[in-house]
Amino acid sequence: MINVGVLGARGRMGAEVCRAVEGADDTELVAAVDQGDALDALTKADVVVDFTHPDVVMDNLKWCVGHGLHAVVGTTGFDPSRLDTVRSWLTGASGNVLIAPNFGVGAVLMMHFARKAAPFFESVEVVETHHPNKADAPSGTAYRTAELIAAARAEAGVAAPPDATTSEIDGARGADVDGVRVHAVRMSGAVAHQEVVLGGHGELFTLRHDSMNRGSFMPGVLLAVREVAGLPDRLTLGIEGLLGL
Ligand SMILES: NC(=O)C1=CN([C@@H]2O[C@H](COP(=O)(O)OP(=O)(O)OC[C@H]3O[C@@H](n4cnc5c(N)ncnc54)[C@H](O)[C@@H]3O)[C@@H](O)[C@H]2O)C=CC1
Ligand SMILES: O=C(O)C1=N[C@H](C(=O)O)C[C@H](O)C1
Repeated sequence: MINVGVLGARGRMGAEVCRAVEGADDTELVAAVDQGDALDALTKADVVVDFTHPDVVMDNLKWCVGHGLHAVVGTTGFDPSRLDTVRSWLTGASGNVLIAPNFGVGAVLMMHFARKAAPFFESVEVVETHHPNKADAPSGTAYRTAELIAAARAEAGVAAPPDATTSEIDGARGADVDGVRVHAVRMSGAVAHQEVVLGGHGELFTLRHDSMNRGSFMPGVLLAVREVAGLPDRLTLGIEGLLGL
């Protein structure tokens, strides 16, 4: 039995994780912690799952690493500098950390296919749509997708996408993530959706993924909870490796 603690337990994702952990045969919910609660209850856990907020996740993670706990992190906001900080904490630590911007199997496959397709097209842009209660823009998934696309294109020696824009209202062309344009839409009724649009030589190729509800993330979260203790590296990014990609 894997003892699991959840940080952000009263939030949209945290509450769903609590239900998933309670519903699985091989996991037990031993601590459900939210803002203002003492973290001590988490010491009963083998694995702590964090779905909180980009502003607080670093403090939470530092605490988990300091207490030798394995951590599965879904909270977004991890740029290269934050990841370097986490790596520095993990030197000599006894717990493993897995950070994934998206636990949805389809979303992970979308990122994988986007990376594969990126060098074959002149143009590529990312459009994500989320519920209007989301704190961060662009989404962690879109940010990671753009990083992967940019790395694949750089490795293949592909030029920057053509773009003749010389006059622009601020933001009209989206955010620039490593040279890839990322557009964020906030829409009532939406959950989490992303399109990667690639184009060139008279054709457009669109990869689209839709999370219809937060249950869609749970198989990936439970997989990470089961595997995190046995991972070969102290820090793992994404669940791609766990899916054999
Ligand atoms: N990796 C993935 O597959 C997914 C990641 N997310 C990310 O998860 C994060 C949370 O998303 P939601 O659940 O929609 O947000 P939410 O706002 O519904 O829940 C966050 C919860 O964290 C709590 N919280 C805030 N500070 C805390 C602290 N210091 N200690 C403990 N709890 C604290 C809040 O009170 C709230 O209950 C976001 O960064 C979001 O982008 C969301 C969905 C899927
Ligand atoms: O806030 C959300 O809802 C989501 N956050 C993650 C992200 O920022 O990529 C994952 C998913 O898109 C849902």
